[in-house]
Amino acid sequence: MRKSIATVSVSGTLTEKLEAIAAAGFDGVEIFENDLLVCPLPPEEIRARAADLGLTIDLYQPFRDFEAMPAELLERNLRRAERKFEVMERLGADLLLVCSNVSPYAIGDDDLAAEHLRLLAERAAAHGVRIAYEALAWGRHVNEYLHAWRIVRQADHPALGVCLDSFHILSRGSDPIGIEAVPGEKIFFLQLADAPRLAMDVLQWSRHYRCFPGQGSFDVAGLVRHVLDAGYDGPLSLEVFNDHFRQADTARTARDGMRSLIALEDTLRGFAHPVVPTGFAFAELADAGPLRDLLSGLGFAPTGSHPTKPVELWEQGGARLLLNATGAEPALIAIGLDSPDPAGAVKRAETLLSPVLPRERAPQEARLDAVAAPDGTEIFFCDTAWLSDFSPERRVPGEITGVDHVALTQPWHQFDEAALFYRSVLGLRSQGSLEVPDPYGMLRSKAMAAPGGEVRMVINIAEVGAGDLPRQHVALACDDLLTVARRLRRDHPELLLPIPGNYYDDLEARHDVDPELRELGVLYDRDESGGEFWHLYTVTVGRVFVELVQRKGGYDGYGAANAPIRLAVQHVPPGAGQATASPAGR
Ligand SMILES: O=C(O)c1ccc(O)c(O)c1
Ligand SMILES: [Mg+2]
Repeated sequence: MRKSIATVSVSGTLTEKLEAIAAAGFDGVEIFENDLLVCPLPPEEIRARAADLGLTIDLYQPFRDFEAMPAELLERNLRRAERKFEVMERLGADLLLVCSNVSPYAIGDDDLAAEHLRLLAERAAAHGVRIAYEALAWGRHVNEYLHAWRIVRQADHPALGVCLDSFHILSRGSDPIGIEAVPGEKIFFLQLADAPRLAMDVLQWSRHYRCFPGQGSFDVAGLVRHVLDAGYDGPLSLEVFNDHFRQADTARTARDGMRSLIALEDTLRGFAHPVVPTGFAFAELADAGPLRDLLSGLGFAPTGSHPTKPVELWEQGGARLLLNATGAEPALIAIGLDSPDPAGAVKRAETLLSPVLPRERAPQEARLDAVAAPDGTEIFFCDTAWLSDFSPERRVPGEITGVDHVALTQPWHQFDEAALFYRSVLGLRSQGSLEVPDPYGMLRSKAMAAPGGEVRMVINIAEVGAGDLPRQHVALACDDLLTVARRLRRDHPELLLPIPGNYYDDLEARHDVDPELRELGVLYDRDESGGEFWHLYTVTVGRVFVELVQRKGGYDGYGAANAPIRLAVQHVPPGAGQATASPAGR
């Protein structure tokens, strides 16, 4: 299907927007009036730019507060419309969006609304323009799509149809099944937006929190299915009002919008995600030295090294970490995911506009392809061949069974992009998001997991208190966390993040927990069905720290209740120098 996007959905000047939209592969645009008003170029020039870029102008919008007005305002509104038709002729646009009236002067009379819209359609037709009438969710008298359709049907003019907007329909909880009652040729336009569920005024929700399909919680694909079943064959057009998108990189947002439409089309075709990763093969850490102390302290040891790259394999029990000596600062730089079909996973990623990263490979080395996650972390799709490059010679016994999850920090304006990436490219499902208080701000966090929890990722927003560095962490799973904690407390107490006694006073008041947790600095959480979670944190080295976790009884979370404690302990005040702790005495 043809793909369009409203210029309001991305940041920049109108010409920057058009360039980025074309570069992302869209076929057309909706020109949002404000973008035109602030543009120094005359409409003819904009028309030519769009044409040069291969973009059609599919819609001009919005035209407000028109229908069902008192007679004296009607005349003025018709004159206003004439001026807009002239602009549209110069722009080469032939479809005008009229949104339902929000004016206090509007009259709640469908006959009058139909009569006025018919008049408008007649005038429009004389200019070769058609009118798409949209019910805003907060329209004064018309705020339901079926109400807009009844008025359009009554007006009965070939140049008048409806514009359906997934946000207005789904935000009100209207059933989209009714769309099938609207003849496809009377659906003049379809606008798509998703949104997170928020309990707030619908206008504020719409103007600030819309996002691309797949980034929020609406069933946008389900709605589109009804529109297609009704016989609509116009473009799928993204229309997103979002404060973050308005500030983010134009090209990136446009590309992200395209990714969301490609994923949406896959869903429409009933194309389930074919290659969901089945586990973590490894986590790769850049390290100039200090991470080795941390890992040795945790019981890891080197078991092999790469034949051509400065990368060592470190193992313990079932966990594999790679230490890459090229990094200046300890950081998490790559994740290897076990994939049932690495080539298929790569192909899928490329379809979703995540190209394979260039990588040097000696002839005898295993083929291993990676794509970049939105924060730059490399995601490798692995079968077992990668391990032979390291020719590990021994096993390192230990309690750690593998990587439980990886937590990455996104720049704040790439949070939605990351959610869509992990969902569409990796097939992970959202487990919900939350806000966690930090002593100097709020951290937004979203957990995503493969259906059986084999791969878990936590994405956080980078914006925390001044002086702090965005942190990443690798959480390692073990079957007997207390044993590991006892050994660490005895042999390497300097590696453990100290937890305030007040936390344990509260924990013991809430739960019957082993008093030893307090001695060991182990945190605890419990879910409603009795699932239990024990975890502890190491100090931060560079940008990374390690978490050790033990799950029991189907616990599916991440100890969110304890996150504020960790953040407070980790926080290094502004001006305290390097915003990291390092193992004592090193
Ligand atoms: O928020 C608005 O006013 C507005 C304008 C035009 C639209 O198509 C829309 O969905 C919302
Ligand atoms: Mg709309």
